[in-house]
Amino acid sequence: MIRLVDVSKTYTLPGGVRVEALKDINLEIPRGEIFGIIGHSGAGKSTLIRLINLLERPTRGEVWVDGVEMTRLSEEELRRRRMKIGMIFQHFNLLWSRTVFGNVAFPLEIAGWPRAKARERVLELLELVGLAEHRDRYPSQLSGGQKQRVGIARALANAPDVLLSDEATSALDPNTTDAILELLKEINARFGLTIVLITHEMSVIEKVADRVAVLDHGVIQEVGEVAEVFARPRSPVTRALLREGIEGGALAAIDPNALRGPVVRLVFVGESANRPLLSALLRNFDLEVNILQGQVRRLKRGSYGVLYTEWIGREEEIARARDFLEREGVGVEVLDVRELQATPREEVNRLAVSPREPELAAHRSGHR
Ligand SMILES: Nc1ncnc2c1ncn2[C@@H]1O[C@H](COP(=O)(O)OP(=O)(O)OP(=O)(O)O)[C@@H](O)[C@H]1O
Repeated sequence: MIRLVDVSKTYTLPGGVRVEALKDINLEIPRGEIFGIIGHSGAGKSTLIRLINLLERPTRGEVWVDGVEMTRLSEEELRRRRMKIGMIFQHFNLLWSRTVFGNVAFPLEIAGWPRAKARERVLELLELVGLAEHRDRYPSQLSGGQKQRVGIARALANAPDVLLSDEATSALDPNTTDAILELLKEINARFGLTIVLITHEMSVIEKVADRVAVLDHGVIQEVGEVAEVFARPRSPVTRALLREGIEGGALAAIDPNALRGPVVRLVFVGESANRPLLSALLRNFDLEVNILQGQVRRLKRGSYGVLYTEWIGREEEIARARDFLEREGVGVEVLDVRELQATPREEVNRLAVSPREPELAAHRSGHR
């Protein structure tokens, strides 16, 4: 459905400074999937999502949507194609002088729908997003969640095949975020719409995504099924994002000074969650295993259990036990205790700030 082939994007700032926002991106997103792209600030997420509808043009590479190479389209063809790619934004981008009805009608007016048919379609969309009774209100009279519902209705007006979500819940409180994510899941299931969303929050990925790509410094660090990436994160940045996000609370509760052995993160998904593997571990290996923290988390597809344990024993025995659990399908990661001491916020800042950031920030202030 969506295919990026060797895509790179370099911005050139006034004065000739070049910023490589994306490097050799290869990505395939099948029809009907909810695909999440996560990364820290400056990773290249916005650039990547805006390449899909060509709001940004790639410096190199190909962007395919539904069998069409987007960069080869004429302006007129591109305008028509874009109608089939809806987009929602962090700050909603509504027209403040138009009512809810007027905002949702806007793309239909541009597409030249006859008035009566457009009216019918708008009412149907307002019903879908739960705003039928607010049709005559202005955006300033709505809550954040309601504004985003208007954004979603507007994005769906021309019955797109793809919905792009640019941090659509980042400005919302947790309950409203959940309601909007539920709505996105419902739309995906009902219309088979492909949804690509960018976020810096693992909790968003956890709740809605089928698959996820982790982006860092313009490079895809890993991509896979959400459960698989959470169980066996391969890149340091994925581990950092999990620690700062959904697993942060459990980790913060562990006192590193009270530890006698390494902390081992165990993740049970699918089959491995149903077998008594911990008792097998204790029976077969000369180890003392303390459970430090644990939680079961629901994903869009299924759930996963994560246990933080402390292992006390000889190094070879720890290595053998680790092999055993991995063979049984458990995600095993031996944590660096120093990592537990790093406060999430410091970590975010360390990873996000690049040496040229002040210069770029000044330049970027007008780019969106
Ligand atoms: N229009 C632009 N001109 C110059 N540089 C840009 C422009 N847009 C983005 N960049 C730079 O490209 C890199 C990637 O930015 P991008 O906005 O895609 O990242 P992001 O992951 O979406 O970050 P954030 O979450 O902060 O929005 C950054 O270094 C950024 O400063």
